[in-house]
Amino acid sequence: MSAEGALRGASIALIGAGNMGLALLEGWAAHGLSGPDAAIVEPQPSLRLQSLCAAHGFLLNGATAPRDAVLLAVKPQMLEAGAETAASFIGEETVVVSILAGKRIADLAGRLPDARAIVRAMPNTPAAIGRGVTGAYANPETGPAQRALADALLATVGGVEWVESEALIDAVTAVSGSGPAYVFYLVECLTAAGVDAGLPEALAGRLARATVEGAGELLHRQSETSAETLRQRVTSPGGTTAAALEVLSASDGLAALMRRAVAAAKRRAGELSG
Ligand SMILES: NC(=O)C1=CN([C@@H]2O[C@H](COP(=O)(O)OP(=O)(O)OC[C@H]3O[C@@H](n4cnc5c(N)ncnc54)[C@H](O)[C@@H]3O)[C@@H](O)[C@H]2O)C=CC1
Ligand SMILES: O=C(O)[C@@H]1CCC=N1
Repeated sequence: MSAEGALRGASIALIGAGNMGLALLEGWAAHGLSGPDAAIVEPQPSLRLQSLCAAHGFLLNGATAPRDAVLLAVKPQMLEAGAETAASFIGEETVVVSILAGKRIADLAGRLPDARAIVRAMPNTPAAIGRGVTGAYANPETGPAQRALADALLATVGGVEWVESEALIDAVTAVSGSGPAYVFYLVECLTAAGVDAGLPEALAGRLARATVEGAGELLHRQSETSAETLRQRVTSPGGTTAAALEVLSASDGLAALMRRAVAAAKRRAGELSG
């Protein structure tokens, strides 16, 4: 079923409409959710949120009644308060979808005694342009229709990868949840290296950014071609790229660094649980 089909007639509450909550709400609006079917609770509504709610007739900071789905998008440190806010929207048939980094199903269930079906999901910020990817796990209490609704909500902003073990979600968080930051940092580092190599800073910044944009688009449009093959096509034997890759692939190079970075993010997700 299309996202529009699954969302039609569904009632949703969104708890927390900051960066991620708003990106999701924009996805729902673009896929046909409208009117009081969406209730949003956000103590500090941005102008963008207010105008989106006005344009689509969403209820902002007004409603309380059980909903088909409740999406929790407060900071992990705000789970206690967010759960209190969410409670009035949760009935027996509600599926609760949490995108809180690190917070486990057991942490959520402990704060939401009425919740049965709980989905733990991890989207990423390209969701803001409909190009996100989300990893999701549903607890055994989640029925097929509830899972389909959760899938439809998440699919409005990009791809959804369901996993059958909750333990994988911390790793998903470390790879794709945090991953956009690694790519943006790559642009920053490439810019700084370009300056060291003699380029004016603004030019180095434009070159680095355009390179990552173009390489990302190439990955997207040539999805049947592996990243490894795309890399090999840039790399002439004995050429400049080979010289750089020799440094990047050294035993203390990018692969080792990325492993440590992802392990640190995964470890931090574990620390946020509770
Ligand atoms: N920013 C990111 O790249 C990603 C974030 N996440 C997760 O999404 C969640 C939200 O992150 P952001 O959107 O970046 O944070 P944010 O700070 O932009 O948004 C959180 C919102 O919750 C609101 N809020 C606080 N207490 C509330 C309450 N009791 N009831 C309702 N709303 C309340 C805040 O006013 C704020 O607007 C976090 O748990 C984070 O782990 C997940 C994937 C990616
Ligand atoms: O940094 C964080 O904790 C959140 C979760 C994934 C991306 N941002």
